[in-house]
Amino acid sequence: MPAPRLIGRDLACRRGGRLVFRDLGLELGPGEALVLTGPNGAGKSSLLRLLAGLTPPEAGTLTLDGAPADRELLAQTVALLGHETAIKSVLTVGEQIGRTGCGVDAALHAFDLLNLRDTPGRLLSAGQKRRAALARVLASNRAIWLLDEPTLGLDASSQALLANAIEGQRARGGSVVVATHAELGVANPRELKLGA
Ligand SMILES: Nc1ncnc2c1ncn2[C@@H]1O[C@H](COP(=O)(O)OP(=O)(O)OP(=O)(O)O)[C@@H](O)[C@H]1O
Repeated sequence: MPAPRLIGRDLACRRGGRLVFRDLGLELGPGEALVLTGPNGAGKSSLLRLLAGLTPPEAGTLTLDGAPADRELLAQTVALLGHETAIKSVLTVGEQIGRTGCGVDAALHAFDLLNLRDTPGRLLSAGQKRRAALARVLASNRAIWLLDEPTLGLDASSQALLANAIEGQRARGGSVVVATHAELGVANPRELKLGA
């Protein structure tokens, strides 16, 4: 699954009437990890939403292997984990992961969730919910992962599972963009500083 090369040029983003960033460029090829850093409000989440096709850029271009990255193409290519995990309270962990893709057992195993497969979302702790949301991203088999503060609520061993999953995605030729204030423990990430 080599990920298409994602290229953004001269991107600008407006939210709530305010220009959050402008003249932003980025490039992400197969197997690469890009870490978005910067202070609160710098626009990391806004950039992830833009890359997911949820917010159109105010200016600039976004392409995937040279093709315009419209909302539809992005929807087929990326998996987004937002601040909110969007774990449903009535569905079991297995059901919510199984809904989005294949490789459910592998995804449950990767985030140490096999023993929680039949547990409904409402009974999960915050960290367990985040692990379930990450397992859903893994099971989606999307070429590009967009992760917003994925380590929130994760203990040390779960953070190690996340690092492994990110490295697995890269080894398969996928790519990953992560907005974080934490150290991820992945090899040779590229860094894009916002608000600098
Ligand atoms: N739904 C929204 N409507 C209007 N403005 C918004 C909305 N969400 C965020 N903003 C504004 O966009 C700017 C960038 O916010 P964003 O969440 O992208 O920053 P961030 O770098 O991810 O911050 P943090 O580190 O706190 O998560 C902020 O000024 C924020 O107030």
